[in-house]
Amino acid sequence: MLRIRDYCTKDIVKLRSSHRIADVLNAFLHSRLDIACILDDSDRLMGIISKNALYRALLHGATLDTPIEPYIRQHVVTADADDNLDHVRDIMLQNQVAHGVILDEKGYVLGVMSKSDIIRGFLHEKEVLINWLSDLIEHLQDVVVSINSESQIATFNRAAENIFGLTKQQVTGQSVDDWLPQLSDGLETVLQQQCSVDPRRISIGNHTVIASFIPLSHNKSVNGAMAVLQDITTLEAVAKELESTKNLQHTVQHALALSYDAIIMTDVKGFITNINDAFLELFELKNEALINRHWLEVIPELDMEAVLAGQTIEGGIRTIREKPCFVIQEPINRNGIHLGTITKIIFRQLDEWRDVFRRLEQLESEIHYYREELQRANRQSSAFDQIISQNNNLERLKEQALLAAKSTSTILITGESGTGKELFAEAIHRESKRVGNFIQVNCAAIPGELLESEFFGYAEGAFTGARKGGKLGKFEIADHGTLFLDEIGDMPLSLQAKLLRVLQEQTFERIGDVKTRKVDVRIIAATNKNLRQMVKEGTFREDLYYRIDVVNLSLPPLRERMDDLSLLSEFLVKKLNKKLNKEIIGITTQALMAMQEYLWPGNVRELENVLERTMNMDVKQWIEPQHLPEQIRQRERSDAATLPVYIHEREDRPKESESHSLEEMEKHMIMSVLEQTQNNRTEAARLLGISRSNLYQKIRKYGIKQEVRFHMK
Ligand SMILES: Nc1ncnc2c1ncn2[C@@H]1O[C@H](COP(=O)(O)OP(=O)(O)OP(=O)(O)O)[C@@H](O)[C@H]1O
Repeated sequence: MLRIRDYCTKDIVKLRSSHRIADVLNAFLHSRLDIACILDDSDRLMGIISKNALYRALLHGATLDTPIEPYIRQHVVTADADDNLDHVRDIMLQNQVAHGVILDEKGYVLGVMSKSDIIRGFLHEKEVLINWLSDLIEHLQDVVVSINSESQIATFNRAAENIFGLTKQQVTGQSVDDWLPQLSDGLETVLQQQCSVDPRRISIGNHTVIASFIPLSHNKSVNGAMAVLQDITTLEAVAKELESTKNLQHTVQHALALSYDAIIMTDVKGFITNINDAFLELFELKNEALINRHWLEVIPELDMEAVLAGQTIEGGIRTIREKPCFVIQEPINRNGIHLGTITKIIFRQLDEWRDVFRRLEQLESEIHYYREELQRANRQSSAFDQIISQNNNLERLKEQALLAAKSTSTILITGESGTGKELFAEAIHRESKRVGNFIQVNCAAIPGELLESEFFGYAEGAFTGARKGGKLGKFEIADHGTLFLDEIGDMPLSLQAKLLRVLQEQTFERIGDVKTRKVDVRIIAATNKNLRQMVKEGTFREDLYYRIDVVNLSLPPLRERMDDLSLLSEFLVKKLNKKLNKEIIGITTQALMAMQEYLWPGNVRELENVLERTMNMDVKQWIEPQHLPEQIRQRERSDAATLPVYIHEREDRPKESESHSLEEMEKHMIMSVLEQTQNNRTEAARLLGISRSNLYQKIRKYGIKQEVRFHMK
């Protein structure tokens, strides 16, 4: 703003009312001013006296000595030093005076403002404005070009120099047609039509501009034209980029919508940027303005701290809304800058994928099976392949059994309960290629009074209640086949004699029948008792013993062939997987170590039962120590000092005291299982991994019955 203080004349004449005309004239002589300010005693403005007033006084008879007081004009136009030029000009015009006195902020005279001061002020103001304008035009981002009425270039700012590649000096005063043909049409149209024309899009080199053409007028007549060009090259590029970003965003949205998997994207601070329908479905959310909300607020259960910190989290199975989900979380980076996160949750096809993998595993195991079958066929497989072993002793027994199978000799298989006696007997029968059946009789399980009829059958009407048409005995059923006499040590002496006769003569009579029948039966007997000892004690016929002990296969207990444990376990887990419809991969080393330390009194049957029980528990893929029964886990926990019995047991034949402690242990175990099963012996035998008859024997042997009853009171 132009203030009056900057333009007023400060070198003024100041006098007192006591001065004479001569003093004033004298002062006027030394100043170019036409008025003098008269101040009072306190230097405040009292009035003014003008040259004209003095002339008039002298003409009317005043002399040079006349005091000036009567000629002082007291009504003076004043203005404040900070008033602007326009204001002071208006006051002077209103009051029709040629001068105004300018007072400072305290009311003292600062100067005098004459008409010429005002003109000077306005001229200066005009000059300032023109400079501002040209600076503005010069530094505008937009291109400004103007021509005069002769179409010569008058204005050409810096932006114009840049875009046209010309300098101001080159083009000023030159014809616009010659130098700037791109603008000449627009500018000349304005000159002709004396008004603006519609903005138009023009290309200048690599640039695209929007050009506005406006008339420049003076005194209401157009005497020039101006073009203002706005460079939109970058804007166009940005618009294009924006368009492609929009398309990309649209494509992303489309892809997300098509995805079967739940997807959520966030920015670097965890605010949601994208979310698909599958995600909403999984989290049971409604799509109500989730975008731009923070994940913690919307889905706190989906932990995103780690991925927001830049970590990739892959393949975690989590349960989300009670559904098992496979979660992959990845940070989104560009040129090393972390932009946000993307989380993908596979939840819909998980079961299908699992089925595919399961099927794959099944196929693999089938291939494995057929490969083994093929190998077995190539190796001239035998029924003994079902007897799993890598133990030298057992392998030798298998070879002996295979040889024995080819003959008709009677075979005696001895070994503890669960060592595989029946398995051997069956394999021998199959390898013997005998055309008849494999018939098994458990001598311990049949009540004494029924034994004879079971073996030899009876004729019709043989006794009261006898079946019509009689009954076939096991010998007849096993004709041309094999009769497996399990637990032969439990056969009463009376029957032993009859059996001996059949073995010797291959003939017998049904009970109540006179007809002698001939049969061709191969006998395999098995026992876990010491028959030789029984012979000594007179509880087993010596002649029968020698008759059946032609080929003797003595099966070692499992604890004496622990090298078979892992192979057997692997085989049994596979077998049980099929039976129980499970997919357990195997047994961990720790669990196997614990199992290695256990005595396995029930041998392979116990091992099979333990595994079956374990696999029925909440085992996922691997059998681990904690899944094993307490008695086996105890072994895992115990240190070497607590295991001498077992270690000695494995290395040597048990000494008297050790076998005693083994028996104690066995007794204790049977008692605790009976208690656990509330005296249910079938279940107890199953848990112990021994046959029922074996359990009965042991109960008798240890006199457990009473103790358990007593204990249970
Ligand atoms: N070497 C082995 N390979 C595979 N399975 C075996 C082996 N030994 C035993 N088994 C399995 O262990 C279980 C018990 O075997 P088996 O019935 O032949 O024993 P056992 O000696 O006849 O027993 P018991 O005297 O109590 O009648 C069966 O399921 C059998 O298939």
